[in-house]
Amino acid sequence: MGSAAFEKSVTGWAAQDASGVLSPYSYQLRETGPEDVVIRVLYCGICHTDIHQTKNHLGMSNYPMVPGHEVVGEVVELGSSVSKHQMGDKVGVGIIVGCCRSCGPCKTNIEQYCNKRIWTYNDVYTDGKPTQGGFASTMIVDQKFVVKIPEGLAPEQAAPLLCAGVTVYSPLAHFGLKVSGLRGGILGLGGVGHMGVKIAKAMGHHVTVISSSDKKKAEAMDHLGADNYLISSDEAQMGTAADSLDYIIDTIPVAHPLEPYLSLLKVDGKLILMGVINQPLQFITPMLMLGRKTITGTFIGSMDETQEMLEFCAEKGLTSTIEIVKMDYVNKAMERLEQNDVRYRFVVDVAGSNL
Ligand SMILES: NC(=O)C1=CN([C@@H]2O[C@H](COP(=O)(O)OP(=O)(O)OC[C@H]3O[C@@H](n4cnc5c(N)ncnc54)[C@H](OP(=O)(O)O)[C@@H]3O)[C@@H](O)[C@H]2O)C=CC1
Ligand SMILES: O=C/C=C/c1ccc(O)c(O)c1
Ligand SMILES: [Zn+2]
Ligand SMILES: [Zn+2]
Repeated sequence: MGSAAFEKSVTGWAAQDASGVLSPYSYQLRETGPEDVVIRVLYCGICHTDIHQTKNHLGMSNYPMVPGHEVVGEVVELGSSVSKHQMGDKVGVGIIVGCCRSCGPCKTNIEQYCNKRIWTYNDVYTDGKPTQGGFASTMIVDQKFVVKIPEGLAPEQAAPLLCAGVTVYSPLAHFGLKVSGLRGGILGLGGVGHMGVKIAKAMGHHVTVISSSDKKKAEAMDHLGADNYLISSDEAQMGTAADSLDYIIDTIPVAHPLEPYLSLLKVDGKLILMGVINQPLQFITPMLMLGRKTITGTFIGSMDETQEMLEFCAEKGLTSTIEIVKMDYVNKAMERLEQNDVRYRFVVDVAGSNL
């Protein structure tokens, strides 16, 4: 299968080593299979995971690596068996593009928990070729892993929803936390965190941002709609808020103590870890036992949840707060993201970047 004559040559921006510096890189996409959708990439968000991966924070990176997993594009070609999408549709792709389809998670439509999941980039596809992400002119993706962008959501606005949005929507839905009136905490106000505030507010929650500084306070309260703002190093503020939260979505991307945050939870409260941290985190067991509290973690959301979240955002009029950049700014953008200097997500205008 797969004649080179049908392969498509594309240009993306790839990291060549753990410096994480991206530069133009040409490669071949597979021949369009019956289930495949060919997507002209319009916009792609920059997630902190792209830094973890390009800089080999997890020790599992392969190069050249074209990152990008908050992809919005336009369908420009359809495989012969594709029924889910049509030419010209605005569509989205997140961080997985394959799964085994036969294990327990796959059969129950939580394919993100399939042990044979195929990552959008830094992985190998079923044809043996490396997968490459959305910082590229074109992607070819199996229709199962392509969602429809609803009418009314602008493509650049939708891009961060494909990872940041569903990453907060999924645990709230799964753990029965979509009900209004809950008191939620968002720890770390970055790309994932800012969508956490917006989505939790749209669900009718009272939302407390817990941040490392006061720099984002005015924006969090006035622009994002948070109800309360705590500075994590301020012991008096943290003490006042003890035992007040039903859940905390923890998006901090580096090792950090858990006990100050466990203290903020009510009885039965949940600390939901999102950050990708390859070091052990510590807590003493009475911090959980004496309040029947839970520490858990989730990974993005299913394809069904991703589509549901997009519909939810369209219905509620939710947008992401973004800074749009061209591809020739991507290295600066990733540097600024790592320095916590973005409000709140960079989105690369891929189609407008003359790759
Ligand atoms: N579980 C999953 O499925 C997913 C996991 N992730 C992971 O979630 C994490 C967050 O991603 P993302 O939102 O894109 O990242 P961002 O860099 O956009 O946001 C992280 C936020 O954490 C806070 N922070 C950053 N550095 C520190 C530090 N040294 N100490 C304390 N707080 C810090 C900052 O908020 P503030 O200024 O308010 O303190 C910052 O804005 C990453 O590890 C990413 O890989 C991302 C998507 C999906
Ligand atoms: O940005 C989305 C990816 C999240 C992620 C979660 C866990 C893990 O080990 C990763 O490599 C990425
Ligand atoms: Zn991500
Ligand atoms: Zn599976």
